[in-house]
Amino acid sequence: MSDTVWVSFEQVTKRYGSTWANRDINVSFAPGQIVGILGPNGAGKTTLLRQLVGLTRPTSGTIRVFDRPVRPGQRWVKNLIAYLPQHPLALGDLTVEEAILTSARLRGRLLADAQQQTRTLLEDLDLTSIRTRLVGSLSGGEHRLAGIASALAAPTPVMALDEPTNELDPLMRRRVWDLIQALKSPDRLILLVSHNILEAERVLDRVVILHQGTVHYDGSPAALRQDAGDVLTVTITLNDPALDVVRDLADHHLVWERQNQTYTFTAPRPVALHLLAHWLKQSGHIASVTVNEPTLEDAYLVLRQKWAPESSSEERTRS
Ligand SMILES: Nc1ncnc2c1ncn2[C@@H]1O[C@H](COP(=O)(O)OP(=O)(O)OP(=O)(O)O)[C@@H](O)[C@H]1O
Repeated sequence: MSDTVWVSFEQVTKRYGSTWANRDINVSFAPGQIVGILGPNGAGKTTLLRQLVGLTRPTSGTIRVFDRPVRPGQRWVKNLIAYLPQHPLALGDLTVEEAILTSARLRGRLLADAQQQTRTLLEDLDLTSIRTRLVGSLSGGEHRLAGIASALAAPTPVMALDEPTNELDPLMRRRVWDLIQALKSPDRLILLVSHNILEAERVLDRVVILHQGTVHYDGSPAALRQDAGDVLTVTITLNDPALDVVRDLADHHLVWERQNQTYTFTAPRPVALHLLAHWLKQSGHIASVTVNEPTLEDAYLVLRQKWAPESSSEERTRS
């Protein structure tokens, strides 16, 4: 990785009344990386990207792209950064094909090249059959795919993708992650916001975690897992709901996911082993148990509990 800084946020703050969407953000990014901007709802992720592309003006602080300060409304930022917004609205009056082609042309591709790239993206993202539909008439997932195709129509040195796989089915999510991974190059910086940490993990070189507008973590996925400490992820399926797993998990202030009678949670190794031993004594109630090393998402949730212990004991719905 190069040490050259391409993008920097210097003391960036954005306030909406009494809400600090971003607060004293100091972070810089070099080319050659795919960086995941993670964090809970309302943490300030979209605000960060919108300020980067000049759609939102910071209350204070400076954002630089290639050393040049970003000011809202300037054209040069758009030529350097392809932006996939969280809720794409632009290009709604164009057909899918026109939207992709127009995006490619606006970023300087010659006509024949833009047409070729449009055909390739229509095929790669299974959009050929709906290429003549208006973007504004598409379903949520189709709309997102059209947005991704437009963002990828002329890859720029910097890409800023807000929730690229939101609303997509599992097959298309995988294709989009593959396309993002294929964009990785020593001459490109990709910043992406995602709640799908499990899938994003495959492509990420670095994670920046925002919490209540501030940077709580900045480092590699491996270091994040290490920071979470010695934890295990346990999945237990009951064949008899009489075993009060929820009470035991809540007693240890743990977060869990439940699907029917299957519970998944991540806990410090001694706590996980203690609970397993306790439950296995009542073995007639248990259909199966698996124990795994934590994923990046598991590690993230453990750290989130440390940062915000007030929300520590809860059932989490599977995304
Ligand atoms: N235009 C706005 N006016 C008022 N408040 C806003 C505005 N935009 C964002 N906020 C507030 O700023 C905070 C950060 O919002 P932001 O959309 O950046 O969060 P996020 O991390 O992207 O959230 P999510 O994961 O839910 O999309 C939130 O409290 C949000 O309600």
